Amino acid sequence: MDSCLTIALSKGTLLKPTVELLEQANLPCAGITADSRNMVFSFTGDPEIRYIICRPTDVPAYVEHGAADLGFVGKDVIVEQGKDLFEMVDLKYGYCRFVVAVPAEDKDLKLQDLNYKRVATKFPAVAERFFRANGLQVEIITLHGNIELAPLMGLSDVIVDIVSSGRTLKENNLVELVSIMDSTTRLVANRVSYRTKHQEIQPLVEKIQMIVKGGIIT
Ligand SMILES: Nc1ncnc2c1ncn2[C@@H]1O[C@H](COP(=O)(O)OP(=O)(O)OP(=O)(O)O)[C@@H](O)[C@H]1O
Ligand SMILES: O=P(O)(O)OC[C@H]1O[C@H](OP(=O)(O)OP(=O)(O)O)[C@H](O)[C@@H]1O
Repeated sequence: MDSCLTIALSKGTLLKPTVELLEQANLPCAGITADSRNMVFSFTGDPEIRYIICRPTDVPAYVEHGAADLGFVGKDVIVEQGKDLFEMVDLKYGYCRFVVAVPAEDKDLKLQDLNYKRVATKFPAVAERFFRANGLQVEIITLHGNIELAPLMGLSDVIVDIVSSGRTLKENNLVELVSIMDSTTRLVANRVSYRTKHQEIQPLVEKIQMIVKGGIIT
């Protein structure tokens, strides 16, 4: 019986560069586009490849529980969730970074001035860890998007969010105070699949490593 590899892809920003990478690795992925409503794409072969299209924040759950053998997901999501995944390759694309940002009029504040402030974020674990590591006590307000709105409306004094071009901060009159960490997309594996499907997974990982090292993907 031929084996099957299930691969979880993040929809949204990361989908296109991920499909480009898979194409370069000669994996079948015809028809996987951002505007498709289809969530499962299967391709016969040895191994049979089945892709599932998930919200980026759901990829770790599919992989940790073995519903997918492999996943493509941002380091930002991995560090926030802390799930038990085998992180195999830094794919280098999907760059962004976690920052602490404040309204422009507060641009001269020092990190220590943020003690007891209210912090809005989609990444409560990252924010909590960062402030605790710096000896600061803050109130974390968890939101699910449009984080930049919180200080504009007086909901928070500070935000912790991901930034790539910096355009969203600028357009909302916010400035970066501190950069917490960088993030890029990672190829992750379910720990059991990595052992039981090693023969199928390892050549794929090696091909992807070669492509990334060759600088073909940016
Ligand atoms: N400027 C950016 N903004 C958001 N995500 C970015 C950015 N740059 C790179 N990324 C990567 O893309 C991932 C999220 O992509 P995107 O925001 O398109 O997802 P989404 O489909 O909107 O997800 P969701 O609906 O779950 O919020 C992040 O986890 C991160 O790894
Ligand atoms: O620095 P930039 O290139 O402007 O990108 C940063 C923006 O992108 C992300 O939001 P996203 O598009 O994921 O939407 P969200 O606010 O709903 O999470 C992030 O939360 C910022 O708002």
